Amino acid sequence: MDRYKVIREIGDGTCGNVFRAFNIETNEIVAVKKMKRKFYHWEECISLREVKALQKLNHPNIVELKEVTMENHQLFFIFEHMDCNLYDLIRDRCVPFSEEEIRKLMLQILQGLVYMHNNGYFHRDLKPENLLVTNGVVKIADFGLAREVCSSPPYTDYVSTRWYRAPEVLLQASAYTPSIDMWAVGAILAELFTLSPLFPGETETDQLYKICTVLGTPDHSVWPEGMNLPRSSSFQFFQIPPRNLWEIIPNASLEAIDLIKQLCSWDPQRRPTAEQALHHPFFNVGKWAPRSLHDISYSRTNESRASPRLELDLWGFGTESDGLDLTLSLKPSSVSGLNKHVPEHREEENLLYSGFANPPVQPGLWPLMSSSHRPVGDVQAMPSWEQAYIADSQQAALPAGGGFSSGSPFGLFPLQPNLMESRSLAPAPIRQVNFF
Ligand SMILES: Nc1ncnc2c1ncn2[C@@H]1O[C@H](COP(=O)(O)OP(=O)(O)OP(=O)(O)O)[C@@H](O)[C@H]1O
Repeated sequence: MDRYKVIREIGDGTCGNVFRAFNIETNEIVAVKKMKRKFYHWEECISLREVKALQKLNHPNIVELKEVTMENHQLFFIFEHMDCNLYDLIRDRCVPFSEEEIRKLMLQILQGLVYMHNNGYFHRDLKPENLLVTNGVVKIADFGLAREVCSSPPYTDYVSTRWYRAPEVLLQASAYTPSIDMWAVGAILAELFTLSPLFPGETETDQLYKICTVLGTPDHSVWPEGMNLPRSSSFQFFQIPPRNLWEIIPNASLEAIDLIKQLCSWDPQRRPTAEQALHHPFFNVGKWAPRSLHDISYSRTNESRASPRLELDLWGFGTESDGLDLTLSLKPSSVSGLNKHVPEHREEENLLYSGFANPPVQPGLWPLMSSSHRPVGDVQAMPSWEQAYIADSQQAALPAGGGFSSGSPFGLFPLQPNLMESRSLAPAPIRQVNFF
């Protein structure tokens, strides 16, 4: 360790103290994590999860472990140095991040996760403190709790910081999957918009209560397996209806709200994978380009695609050309009130189809509201993304299951059961009952 000159302490975690240090041989600034516990054998060190995971993972969005050394029973990890973490950024922020800034951050987090999950690891402790940032580049750090996907349950050891802990972990599932990371990503995404945690539970019980106050109390229809988890029967839950996420995250677009909703699904099986999340329309806002019916038809017949392309599914109004060779185009975040006044919008924002001149009234195209067009008064209920885009009369042309490949997290589940139906902002009634 003589090669390193400590500049100052930059982090004090559960497992180690982290220092900013200078490598006098290479003139490089590094981060040195000095583990708090003592080690007596080298085998102990190299079998640590953090070491095992990081020596296999090499990705631009995963912090680089440069070296591991032991001296006087002290173990040191030498990492590439990062300027700050996402928690620092959120804390120091006076004005909210723009959605474009959030999109860039999320894109990188998800890319790191795709790589990690595809390489057989899940993180299990994702939180803003463990997402390091330098000049807008985000890297996932702290693999102290990382687990191999193929390792055998039961997983009974401590997992994740409470606020970002998935409900199946809180309810003591003995086996869980990389979807616990996706829950955390959803909570972090919401926090980037509001600059405060979405589920700030003070105890484990309070954590579940806080989740219920946002998502509503789950039942068999929402999460069948959840009803049988060990802790479910002993918990007293409040029967709480779901809240409208728009009320909680007023500065988020509809796309962002939908992604948060999907990621923070009670049922882990309904959460998108990191790869699927990257295909969510949230990441296409501002990158929209028209597609021809031919493109859409082609992609629909390509059954072998690995992950669902929501973009195509949403815009796929049918597999047949209408004979007019029109291009279907929709810029989701910019469309509002299309069922009433289509011509008011710029051409690129309009949805073109053979009934364009006389948009259908009922059944017809449901309005998709942008964040600047909150639902008021006369808008119709919009139960899902799928229905937001697809007129009833056109749904018949879609494959069974509403036109989405089975297993797709998008379109199969309601966007917000009460998103447009609930027009009153009055607090929901709360009543204590035995739940599960
Ligand atoms: N490579 C790095 N560059 C800059 N800062 C870092 C780096 N690694 C860690 N830190 C800082 O140190 C803090 C603690 O690091 P880390 O999470 O690895 O420790 P830990 O003991 O495992 O923490 P935890 O309590 O989360 O388990 C981080 O939140 C971050 O602020």
